[in-house]
Amino acid sequence: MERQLPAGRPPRLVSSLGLGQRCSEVTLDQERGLLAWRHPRRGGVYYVKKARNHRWWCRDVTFWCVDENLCNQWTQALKELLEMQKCRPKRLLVYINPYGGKRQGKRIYEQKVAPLFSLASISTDVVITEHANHAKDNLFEVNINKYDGVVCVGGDGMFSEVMHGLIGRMQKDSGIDQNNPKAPLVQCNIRIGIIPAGSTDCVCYSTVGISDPVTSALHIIVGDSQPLDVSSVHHNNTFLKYSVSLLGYGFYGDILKDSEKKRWMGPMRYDYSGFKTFLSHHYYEGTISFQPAKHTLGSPRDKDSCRTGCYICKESEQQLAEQQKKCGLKNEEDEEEWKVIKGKFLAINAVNMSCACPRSPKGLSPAAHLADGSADLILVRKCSRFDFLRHLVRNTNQNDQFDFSFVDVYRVKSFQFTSKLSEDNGSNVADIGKKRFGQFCRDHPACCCNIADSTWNCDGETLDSSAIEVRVHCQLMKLFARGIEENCKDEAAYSHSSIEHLL
Ligand SMILES: Nc1ncnc2c1ncn2[C@@H]1O[C@H](COP(=O)(O)OP(=O)(O)OP(=O)(O)O)[C@@H](O)[C@H]1O
Ligand SMILES: CCCCCCCCCCCCC/C=C/[C@@H](O)[C@H](CO)NC(=O)CCCCC
Ligand SMILES: [Ca+2]
Repeated sequence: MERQLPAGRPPRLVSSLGLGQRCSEVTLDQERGLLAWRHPRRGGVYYVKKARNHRWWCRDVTFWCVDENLCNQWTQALKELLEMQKCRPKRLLVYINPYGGKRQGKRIYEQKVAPLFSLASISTDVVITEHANHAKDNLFEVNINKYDGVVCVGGDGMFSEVMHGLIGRMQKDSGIDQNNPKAPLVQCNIRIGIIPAGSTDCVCYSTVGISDPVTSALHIIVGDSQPLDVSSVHHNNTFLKYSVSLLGYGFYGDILKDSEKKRWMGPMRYDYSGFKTFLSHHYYEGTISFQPAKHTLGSPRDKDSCRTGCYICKESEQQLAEQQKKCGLKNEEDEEEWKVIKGKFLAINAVNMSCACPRSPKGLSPAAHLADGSADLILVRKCSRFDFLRHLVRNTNQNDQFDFSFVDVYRVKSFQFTSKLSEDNGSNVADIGKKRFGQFCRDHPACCCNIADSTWNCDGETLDSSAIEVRVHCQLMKLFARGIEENCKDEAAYSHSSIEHLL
């Protein structure tokens, strides 16, 4: 695309919007931009073009000008403008999992992402991981202050590794004991960027609205920032893991456990194991206790979902700031009520975010918030296969997945779970097994119940204990993202306001 530069001096750089007014074709956003002039009298800018479904493209526009001096002034003006954008990263540490998803991580980074980082003058140190936990361990050793952010190329598992490395490092440097479930964790201010190259890419999809490497790279370049809630998971005063997306027991735990043996199938393993697990129709007995999240304004049954600039998350941010000011005062949450539910469950899902992904475009809990300091606890009680299927299908379409008598959903700030089996522990497990197996088989000829515990699926990784204690930490970390933007419904608006952000 070619355009003529507007005549006259470029405006002073006090307001980038002034520049936009003079050149009606380009609206410069105060926060954004990169520039590459290619000829003394021809200059070009790269910019973000927003397309449908939250996809961003990188496009360029070339300007020409008869006066070389004027062209230089514009060049200088734009360069200075870009220098002023302090939220943009200049130096990034990149971890690539070459084996995630369809094993395309390295190619995706080299072909789609690295050229954009280079256009935006971002320098990178790239580590191609050689084994699981490579990125996590490395983050405890590197000089992290050198970087403005960490990028992971891979799926939710790879993101989880990087998150554990960064949060763990932060706590270690601040002398916080992660094994103490009540320890006030230190916020991690170094942002993480996710270039999706995994099997589910739920964290990327739920925070950007699409799983697309170019879109994510552009969100990193323009320096977006999205705070994120993180849950800590403990067993007997021992730290197990952090979770940002799904903590699932029963259905999603069983899918994960089965699918780990089928990693060679790639992303298809979840369809195979999903179908198998659905047919097995196992339910699990246990007790779940939780503290309702009274501090947040929303409810899991809200019709509106968390969007860019969400006021519910902003409110939680303010509350957090006030709480941090009062630090040292006694934590009131221990005195708040606990609700206890005993039952037989097909699935127990605790989600810190909607968990939207290509398989479930609105997610397991469409109204969950990214940064409100709460998780949605979804309890799917024992029901028929047909009813469970109806519930599952609603996770993939527009209908309400909570509108069933056997599904309950609560917004919580902490919860605990113990399975019937671990409650019974202390007496001989083999005896319990025999006793319960006999009882189950008489009760249920189809034998859908399971004498063994299920496994917790924690953001795509299995946990070793079924008895866990979970606490949501409001906005513990930040991503290079901005949450999901409201979709522009007006067709014309797509073409008009398209030149929005300069690279
Ligand atoms: N070089 C490596 N070799 C083997 N495993 C690795 C390597 N690098 C990272 N990993 C591990 O691979 C696991 C899975 O990776 P990743 O999340 O990228 O892909 P995925 O499981 O296919 O996608 P998703 O998590 O979205 O379902 C991660 O938990 C990570 O610890
Ligand atoms: C009868 C067929 C069953 C149909 C089920 C349809 C509903 C799909 C909902 C998908 C929800 C994904 C939640 C995200 C979980 C991630 O933290 C985790 C790591 O990537 N992925 C999985 O555990 C992978 C989970 C994959 C589940 C299929
Ligand atoms: Ca939340």
